Amino acid sequence: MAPPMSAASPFPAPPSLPRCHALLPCAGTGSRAGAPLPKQYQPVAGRPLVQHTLAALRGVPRLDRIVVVLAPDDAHWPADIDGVQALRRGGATRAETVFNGLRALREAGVPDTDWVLVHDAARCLVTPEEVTALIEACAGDPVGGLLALPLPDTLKDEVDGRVARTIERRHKWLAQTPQMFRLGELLDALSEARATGFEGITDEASAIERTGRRPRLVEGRASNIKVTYPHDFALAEAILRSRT
Ligand SMILES: Nc1ccn([C@@H]2O[C@H](COP(=O)(O)OP(=O)(O)OP(=O)(O)O)[C@@H](O)[C@H]2O)c(=O)n1
Ligand SMILES: C[C@](O)(CO)[C@H](O)COP(=O)(O)O
Repeated sequence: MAPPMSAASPFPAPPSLPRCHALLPCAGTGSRAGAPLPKQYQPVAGRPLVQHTLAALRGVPRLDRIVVVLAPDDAHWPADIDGVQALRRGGATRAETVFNGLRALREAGVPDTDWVLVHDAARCLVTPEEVTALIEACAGDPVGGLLALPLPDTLKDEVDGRVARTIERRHKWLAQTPQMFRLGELLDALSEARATGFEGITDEASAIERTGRRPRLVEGRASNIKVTYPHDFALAEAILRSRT
């Protein structure tokens, strides 16, 4: 049985250090993936995709708790997963799901100064080392930040299926997750964005950017893909099997 929200951590941080909590939006339908189940529950390398994501996060000693936010009518979540708390508070969009999860953390008494690492349930290839690198890079940062990848390819702007121009790729990064911000600052930023239906808020950093702050970019790995399209399952499967 998952511990209650107030349960003591098996890895308590020194009292002077803000703690780190993982929050996983897991309430999507996976419409682009074309799978019979929501993609986070589709079997990959022998178990539901989200179980790989959770296994990676459980390997991060600095994480105080792991919370998943499910759709209210989710019928696929296993009854209990050791050390994981499940909330049935998913929203209509990813941003709304994250907002609801953050509110639940605050209601459970998590201090606004604690760090929250928001991670897509669908990014099942993240590793404990990548998450730890993000925590180490951001724990002393005034804003927080995100894993991201410097753009490796030439970037084209398209009009009507043809190249309109080539875009300068220097200083362009692909945003990944986890994205790590203080609970209070992220909740405030998303509360503001909520007034306009979370328009344009495709990740946590975009909400923080709207408040005038500049999240730190922490270089991740190309393997930390978000399973999105049908062919991504085979890629995820091959990478996961290559690791065991
Ligand atoms: N209302 C939503 C939408 C998405 N997500 C979660 O956000 C992550 C990234 O979103 P995305 O890849 O877009 O997932 P889906 O919305 O499920 O996919 P699609 O857009 O293809 O339907 C996933 O872990 C997904 O479960 C969520 O918790 N709540
Ligand atoms: C948060 C994210 O994974 C960063 O790349 C991405 O923005 C999610 O996008 P989606 O359209 O909700 O899949």
